Amino acid sequence: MMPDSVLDLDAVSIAFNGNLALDGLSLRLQPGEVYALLGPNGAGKTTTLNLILGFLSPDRGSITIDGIDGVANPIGARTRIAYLPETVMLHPALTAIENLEYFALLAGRRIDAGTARGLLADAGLQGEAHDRRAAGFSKGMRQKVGVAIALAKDARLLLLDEPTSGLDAGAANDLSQVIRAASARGIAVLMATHDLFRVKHVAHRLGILRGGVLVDERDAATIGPVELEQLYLEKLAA
Ligand SMILES: Nc1ncnc2c1ncn2[C@@H]1O[C@H](COP(=O)(O)OP(=O)(O)OP(=O)(O)O)[C@@H](O)[C@H]1O
Repeated sequence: MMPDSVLDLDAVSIAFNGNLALDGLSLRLQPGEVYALLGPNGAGKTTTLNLILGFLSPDRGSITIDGIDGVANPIGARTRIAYLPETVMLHPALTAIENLEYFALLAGRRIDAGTARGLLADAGLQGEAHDRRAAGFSKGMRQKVGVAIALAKDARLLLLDEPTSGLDAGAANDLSQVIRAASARGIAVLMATHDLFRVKHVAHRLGILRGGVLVDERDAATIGPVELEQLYLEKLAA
């Protein structure tokens, strides 16, 4: 493993009932790197996230998170990870500030209200929403609180599952800004998604997973619109 990589999957394989869901997946993310893991249904994206989170154990290969062996020490490794599921669950009766204080505390960090406000602002949540109950929050607002929680727990790796599904254009743009902010703070970001065209603007690298194999990997900055369309038609469209 390179000494400074935040995530290092090396030749990871896992089978369910004799069927390989991942076949020799290797993936390495540096601090601040934003990686979009793309693939059609059943490609193995969620399985990859569950392996990184330590909810599954690989049959072969190694998983290292910020220098910690994720297979031998999943709980230790998880302290370095923040996970944003498709729907970020917040306590509906608590305000944004209170949710942040609460979830930070669960992660072992006690933060005061001033720090909480600063983190919510860094995550892009408007000041007027800080003291509102989370019950009425949109998906985009929930994600911002989720990112603030990641910043509060000083996560080195942010995992996002289908982050753009169900977001309108404005909220998707907000999410891109939030991801850039996390990246600028040195947090590595791994997103599992179908949404090639939206994530292209925010990711540094694009990886295409099919049938548990990483079949293509591109540098997002160098890929033009025609190539992008081709990639979609050849590798992602069913
Ligand atoms: N717990 C499990 N038991 C049995 N098979 C599983 C399990 N989890 C995943 N699989 C299988 O592993 C393969 C990869 O599934 P996975 O959910 O990782 O794909 P995905 O890329 O996340 O798909 P989607 O975009 O639909 O979420 C599929 O064939 C799936 O049926």
